[in-house]
Amino acid sequence: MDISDWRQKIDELDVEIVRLINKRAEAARAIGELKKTADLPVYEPRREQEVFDRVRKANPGPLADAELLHVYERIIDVMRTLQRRDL
Ligand SMILES: O=C(O)C(=O)C[C@]1(C(=O)O)C=C[C@@H](O)C=C1
Repeated sequence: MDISDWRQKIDELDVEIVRLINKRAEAARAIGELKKTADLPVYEPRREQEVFDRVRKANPGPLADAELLHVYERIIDVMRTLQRRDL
């Protein structure tokens, strides 16, 4: 494969990633609404640690665990912002 083939692959993967990240956001928003009803805090550090542990276990590489966790920290940060925005 040449560069343009790999770029096309990336373009296709990005469409999938965008779809999945938005599905994750829908779930986070639903949780946010339930938390609001139950008067629970948006930030749940123990749950976030579980997510990070599960992500680390699922990591097939080539990303290092620390690199993947960096991405996930950003994702969860955005999810928290979404939950607070919708409150
Ligand atoms: O599981 C929750 O309680 C969520 O709100 C979802 C989520 C996540 O995006 O994974 C977001 C914020 C919390 O701090 C923990 C986890």
